[in-house]
Amino acid sequence: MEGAHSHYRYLSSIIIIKFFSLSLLLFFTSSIQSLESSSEVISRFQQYLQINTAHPNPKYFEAADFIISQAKTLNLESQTLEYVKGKPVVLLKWPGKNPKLPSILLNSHTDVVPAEHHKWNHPPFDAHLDLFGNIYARGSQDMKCVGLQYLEAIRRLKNSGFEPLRTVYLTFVPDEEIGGHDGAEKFAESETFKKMNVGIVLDEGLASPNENYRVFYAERSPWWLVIKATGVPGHGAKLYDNSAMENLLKSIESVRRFRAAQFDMVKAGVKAEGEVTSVNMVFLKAGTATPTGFVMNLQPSEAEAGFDIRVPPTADPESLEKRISEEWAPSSRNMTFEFKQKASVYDNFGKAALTATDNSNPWWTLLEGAVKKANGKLGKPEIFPAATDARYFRNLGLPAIGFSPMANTPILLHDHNEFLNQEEYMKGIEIYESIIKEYTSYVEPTRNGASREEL
Ligand SMILES: CSCC[C@H](NC=O)C(=O)O
Ligand SMILES: [Zn+2]
Ligand SMILES: [Zn+2]
Repeated sequence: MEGAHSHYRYLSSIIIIKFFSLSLLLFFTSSIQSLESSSEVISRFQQYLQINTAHPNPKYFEAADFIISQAKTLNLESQTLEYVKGKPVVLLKWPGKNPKLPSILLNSHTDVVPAEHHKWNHPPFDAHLDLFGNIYARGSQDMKCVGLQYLEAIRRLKNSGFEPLRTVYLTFVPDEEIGGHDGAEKFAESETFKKMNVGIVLDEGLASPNENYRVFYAERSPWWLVIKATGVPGHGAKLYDNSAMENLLKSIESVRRFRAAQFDMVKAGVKAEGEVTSVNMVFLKAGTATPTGFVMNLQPSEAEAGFDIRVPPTADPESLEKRISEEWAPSSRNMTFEFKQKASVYDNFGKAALTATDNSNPWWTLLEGAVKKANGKLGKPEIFPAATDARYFRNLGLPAIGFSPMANTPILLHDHNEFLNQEEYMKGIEIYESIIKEYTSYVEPTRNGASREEL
């Protein structure tokens, strides 16, 4: 009896040990597997970052080939649209079960701004991963992260067997950083775009230094202004009125007063960055140059200055135009002006291009819910301070939301040492997985409470 009992104990302890070692093995293999897959995800991101798509000679076709090769592994339909030679727009499609419903467009740009290589701690196209998990590269925040996160989210959804009701389109567009005229603008005007029956567009946002993701419902319009003064030339020692320099300086003083008043409202916390008109002088061109330097005793007959102005959709553009022609470049002071870029504050229907952020816009409510479900937090919706391609879609009257899921990250777009942490990148994929799921499953309710799908 005793022997049988101990034999039983011996057997059961073997079974328990076996069970534990098996589960331990399973635990390790599964965590190794997830480690492996996350390192594959990161290595795909690094590959995209390593393609030098900086202006003025972006390697657009290398980027397009990479995106298309990724799309193939996901069984997505792909086509390359070339509205302007050498500037491919890659369009991918994940067909929904109900192709009649308005589709979802996930947009990202493939180009990046140039980098001053010698001022970076790691070369800007190496995509170096450091010990803290930070990935250093031009485009890591703006916005190659978002483009690939869309694809990785789709990969996860497909692997889980998810089938979308609505169709998802992805666009990888060129030239955003130089205005988007040969990229998103042409695409938004195209027949192809019209046929896609897009209901909502997602585009880029900004990193957030705190735990709340930033989200944007509108953007300021870029006005790039050059003012030019002419005046009486003369000896450098003579005090007289109406020199070009004096005429220009009076304008610069006036611009500075306006700038300070706008900036004060931001500093006082009365207005957010995107709610005021910003003006920054970006160049000054004057003087009589010779191969040995500027002539010092000659007051020049011409002087000019350039300003980057950003006008919020809520501002009155007519009053700003009046200010420019009457105060900043008055012909009475021998001044002229021209715009190098002047995006309208209004959409194609003459209204301010704003995407609603209340329950009148189901896409807003769905985004809020989806981010929450994925354990993310959203900050208060803002006006994007600079320009993005989202404006071309908002101008058509479509809702467009600017969102790049990067929390706890310093804002480094266009800066030296731009980086994104790999964990933030992975978290962003989960956020998009949740958004794409909610968006593609959305069925518009009808008045009697039934869904349109059921009717
Ligand atoms: C005139 S469009 C310029 C677009 C550019 N976009 C991102 O930085 C910007 O300066 O805002
Ligand atoms: Zn960008
Ligand atoms: Zn940019």
